Amino acid sequence: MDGHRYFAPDLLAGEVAVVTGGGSGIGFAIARDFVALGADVVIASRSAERLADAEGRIAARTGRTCASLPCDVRQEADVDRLREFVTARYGPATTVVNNAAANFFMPAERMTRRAFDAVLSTDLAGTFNVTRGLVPAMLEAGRGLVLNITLAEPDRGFPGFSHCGAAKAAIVSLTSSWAYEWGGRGVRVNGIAPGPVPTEGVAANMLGEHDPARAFAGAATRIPARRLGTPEDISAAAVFLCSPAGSWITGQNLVVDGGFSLNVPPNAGA
Ligand SMILES: CCC/C=C/C(=O)SCCNC(=O)CCNC(=O)[C@H](O)C(C)(C)COP(=O)([O-])OP(=O)([O-])OC[C@H]1O[C@@H](n2cnc3c(N)ncnc32)[C@H](O)[C@@H]1OP(=O)([O-])[O-]
Ligand SMILES: NC(=O)C1=CN([C@@H]2O[C@H](COP(=O)(O)OP(=O)(O)OC[C@H]3O[C@@H](n4cnc5c(N)ncnc54)[C@H](OP(=O)(O)O)[C@@H]3O)[C@@H](O)[C@H]2O)C=CC1
Repeated sequence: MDGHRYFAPDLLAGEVAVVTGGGSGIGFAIARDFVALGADVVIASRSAERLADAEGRIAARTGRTCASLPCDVRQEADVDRLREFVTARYGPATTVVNNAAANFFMPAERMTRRAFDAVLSTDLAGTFNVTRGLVPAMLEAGRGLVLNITLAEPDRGFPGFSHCGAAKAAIVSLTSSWAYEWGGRGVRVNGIAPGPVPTEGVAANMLGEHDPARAFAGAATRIPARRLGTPEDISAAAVFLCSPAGSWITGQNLVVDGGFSLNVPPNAGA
C-alpha cells in the first residue's frame, strides 16, 4: 500500500524534489509518494534503464509524471548537470532526499582501501556533493529541505559493514551541522534511520551467501513490532518530515524501525 494514502492529495504541491537512488527500493517509494502528493520530482541514479522503468511505474501508480536523469553522485560534474536539468525543467529544487547508497558485507580486517572508498565516496561524499550542489539556491530562496537517509545510532558501530556505518555516522553529524548553519535561513535538514527493509539492494549487496527469505525471517523475530519494514513505512515518514507538518523539526535523525534499535533480546515479550 502506497505511503501517500495517509495525506491530503495536494500536500506537496509547489515543491520541486530531487530523490537520489529514486529508481529502486526506499528511494522509489519516496519519489512515488512525493509525486502522488503533488510535488515535481526528479529521480537520479547511475542506471538509465532503472530510472526509465521507475518513471513508468510511478506514472502508472499515481497518474502523474516525474523526470529522471542519470547521475553518479560521486561525480561533481554529474551533480552540476543534475542541478541544471532540475532548474530548467521545474525551477530550483526545494527538497533534496539523499538516499543513494552503496553497501556490502566486508569483515574489517579484509577491507581494502578501494572497498572503503567505494562506499564512502557514494554514501558520504555523494550526500555532500548533492547537498552542496542544490542547497545554495534554497538559501537564496529562503526555503528548503534536506532529508538524509541514515542509520540508527551509527556511533554504536555496524559490524561487517564498518565502511557504511562510518559514512552514515558522518552523515548524521552533517545533518546536525547543516541544520544549525542553515536553520535561520529557512532550510531544514533531517535524517531518517530505517530499520531492516528487505529491498532488492539489501538482498543483492548485504546478505552474501545467505538465503534472503531465511535471513529476513530471522531479522523479523528480533524486531519488537515483529515485522520487517516496508519502503512505505519510510516514505510516509519522509512525507511528514518534508511537509509543513514538520516545519519545526530540524537536525533530527528519526528512527523508523519497529523498535529494532531498542535491542530487545530474542523472545523478550513473546
Ligand atoms: C542498516 C543499513 C543498511 C544499509 C543498506 C544499504 O545501503 S543497501 C544499499 C545497497 N545498494 C547498493 O550497494 C547499490 C549497488 N552497489 C554497487 O554498485 C557497489 O556496491 C559499489 C557502489 C560499491 C560499486 O562501486 P565501484 O564500482 O566504485 O566499486 P568497484 O567495483 O570498483 O569496487 C571497489 C572495491 O569495492 C569492492 N566491492 C565492490 N562491491 C563489492 C561487493 N558487493 N562485495 C565485496 N566487495 C565489493 C571491490 O572488491 C573493490 O575493492 P578491491 O577488490 O579492488 O580492493
Ligand atoms: N533497506 C534497508 O534495510 C536499509 C536501507 N538504508 C538506506 O536506505 C537507502 C536506500 O536503500 P535501499 O532502497 O535498501 O537500497 P537500493 O540498493 O535499492 O538503493 C540504492 C540506490 O542508490 C543508487 N546508487 C548507488 N550508487 C549510486 C551512485 N554512485 N550515484 C547515484 N545513485 C547511486 C542505486 O541506483 P543505481 O544502481 O541506478 O545507481 C539505487 O537506486 C540507502 O541510503 C540505504 O543505506 C538504511 C538502513 C536500512
